[in-house]
Amino acid sequence: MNNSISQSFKDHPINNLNHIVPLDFQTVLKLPQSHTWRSTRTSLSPDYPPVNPCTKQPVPIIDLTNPHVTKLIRDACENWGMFQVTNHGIPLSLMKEVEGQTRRLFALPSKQKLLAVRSPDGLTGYGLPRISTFFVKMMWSEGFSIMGSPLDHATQLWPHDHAKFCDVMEKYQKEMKVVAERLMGLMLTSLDLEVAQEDLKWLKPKSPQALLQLNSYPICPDPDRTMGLAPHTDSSLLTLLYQSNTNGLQILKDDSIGWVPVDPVNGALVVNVGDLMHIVSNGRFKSALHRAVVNKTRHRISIAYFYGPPREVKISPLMKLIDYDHPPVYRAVTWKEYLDAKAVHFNRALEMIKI
Ligand SMILES: O=C(O)CCC(=O)C(=O)O
Ligand SMILES: [Fe+2]
Repeated sequence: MNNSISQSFKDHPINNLNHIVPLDFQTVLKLPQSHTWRSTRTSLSPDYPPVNPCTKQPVPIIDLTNPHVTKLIRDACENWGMFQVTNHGIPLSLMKEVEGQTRRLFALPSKQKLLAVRSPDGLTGYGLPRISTFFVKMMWSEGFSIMGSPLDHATQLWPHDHAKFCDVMEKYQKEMKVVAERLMGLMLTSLDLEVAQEDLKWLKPKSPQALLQLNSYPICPDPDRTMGLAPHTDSSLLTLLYQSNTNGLQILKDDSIGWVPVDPVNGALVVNVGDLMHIVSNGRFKSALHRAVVNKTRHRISIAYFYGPPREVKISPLMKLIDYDHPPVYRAVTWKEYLDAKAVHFNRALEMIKI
């Protein structure tokens, strides 16, 4: 059996092109019904609980050179499932270059972007967020997914002028891998684990699987009534998100607190605990529900790097966390098997693999 994550996309093709092909946002002057998530601001909406802009508790910001970094990370993973990191070693100039190339891509005319559209059973290329199939309404966003070299799709976008785009995207993925591995180590250490040899196999694997997702949230004529990216958890071990300098990301803290904005910090990366890390930690670390909203004046870009295990590795709660009082909560799954569950059950996928 082919255990690569792209196989999961082959096994669950998207049959409705409306769930792949984005709107031509540049020509739309009024929010169409297809993208209207709420009829009025006050009506019952899928937007419960409400945004809490004045929460006293922002998502933790952690300086990776802080001597107490391990404890800070543990607290953030247990209480939030999300934090921002500074001093992560990625030059701001590289982040700006990735942002620049991403803007260049999404500024192309819709007709040209569609030359690189994702195939119904494909994982990479241009298109709507894959979770679109789970919602009646369409999201106000478009994306471009990359695994390794983006050459094939980039050539379709720019037959003669794709070298810079490809170089920057490949360089960024290499740098992200280093940060992701470092954070994996810190997260496991923070669980009080002496990381054992058998864990190292997938802690620093030669061939991890990873996906780079460029997200674009165009300027919207009626941002309060639509959704950029609907609430979801990430299916990765962890995700590193660069959200440039425009607000839009929100995390659901607890039902009593509601949606909390994650304000951009210049040069910082947002770290999300993914569903697989939640499994590894036997439920101790949260995988946070988050979403992105849009705005009227600024075209927002974000760049997400989803880091996961090699294809053959089964992810399961770490043995050291299991004892009589703490039985394993989840059964072992490969990333592909988990994505299969997600493709069918979406936000209930974790429940489906509960023991
Ligand atoms: O754009 C954002 O801030 C969030 C993106 C995200 O959650 C994702 O790509 O999974
Ligand atoms: Fe996400």
